[in-house]
Amino acid sequence: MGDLEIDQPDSAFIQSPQHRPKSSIIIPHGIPLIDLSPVNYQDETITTTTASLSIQGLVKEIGEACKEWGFFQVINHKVPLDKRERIEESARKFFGLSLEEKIKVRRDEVNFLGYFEAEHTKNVRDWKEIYDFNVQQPTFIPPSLEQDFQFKWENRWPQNPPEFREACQEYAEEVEKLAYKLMELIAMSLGLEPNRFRGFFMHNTSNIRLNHYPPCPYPHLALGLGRHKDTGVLTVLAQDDVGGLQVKRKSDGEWIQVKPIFNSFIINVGDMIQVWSNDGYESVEHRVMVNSEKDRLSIPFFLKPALYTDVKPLEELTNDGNPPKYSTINWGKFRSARMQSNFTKSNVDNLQIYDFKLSL
Ligand SMILES: O=C(O)CCC(=O)C(=O)O
Ligand SMILES: [Fe+2]
Repeated sequence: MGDLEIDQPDSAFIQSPQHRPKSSIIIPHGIPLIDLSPVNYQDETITTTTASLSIQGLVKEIGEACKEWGFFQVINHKVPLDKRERIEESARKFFGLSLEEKIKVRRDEVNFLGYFEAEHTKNVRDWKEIYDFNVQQPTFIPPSLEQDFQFKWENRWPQNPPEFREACQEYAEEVEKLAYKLMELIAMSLGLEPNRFRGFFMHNTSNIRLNHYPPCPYPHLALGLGRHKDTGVLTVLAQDDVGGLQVKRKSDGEWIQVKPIFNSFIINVGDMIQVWSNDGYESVEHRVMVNSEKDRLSIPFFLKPALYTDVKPLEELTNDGNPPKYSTINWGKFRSARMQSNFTKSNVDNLQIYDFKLSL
């Protein structure tokens, strides 16, 4: 990252004392590990009538993980390892280029996609550099939102490494399939039809981010990524073998390290599932520690609905005894408001689903 290789702490990166990572290693029970072997990708969708006993067991495990942790890890997911290795290798080559080269595809105020090295989370700079691309191009911007949505969403592909674009697109295709399968299982775990969520993604705004966390000379003061919740629907994250992701345990608020497992994915519930499920499944805070010796690479896929989607608690999951806890959130307007505040460092927090909470 060039300008980050400094010995004196730059105050922009310093977390306030209560948010600094503890130096002690916490290794209690981690997030659940779930084996997806029972899932058959040949079926277009799992049907409730044909769901085998093993699928039913899986659905139960996923439901419990979503409720207790908001996070779980999956193995035997059928995303081809070679596709994953190819995007990881391309990402490493890209981040290894000079800053001058990388900023040729830098994010700006109009188009948020591409390279960025100065992201702030809750007003503290993250010790990382990123590259973002959208999975579906062109992004469908409905006429009703053209006024609000003053952004362009066009992927900016770097010239180097030459295989970068293809590696990204091929990986996106595979990981997207996994995300939809997981949404079927999550729907079933909520007692819904497996394809209940499918319609929200025809014109999806899903994106993939490449996160590169360089070694940091003061890992006790800074974070690779500050505490946050993912705003989308579901996140499917590939992390390398370095580790550093921590999840806030719901039972006691303790930060729990997620152990890297070869060829696994970390799955977490985003804010939109929280709203659809009327707080049945909550989006959980997480953050990333850095270390002083090793680089770390992580690749989240963020499943996100179409811009015109109105997200509100699902009728099937609410009743007189459990009335809707949120008013309608238009995803396009929500995104647009958050993107506006994202670029500038401001003293107010981003718009949150909490702002749509109804007082019951
Ligand atoms: O790097 C990680 O492990 C987590 C990344 C993450 O939480 C994010 O990009 O939203
Ligand atoms: Fe995240």
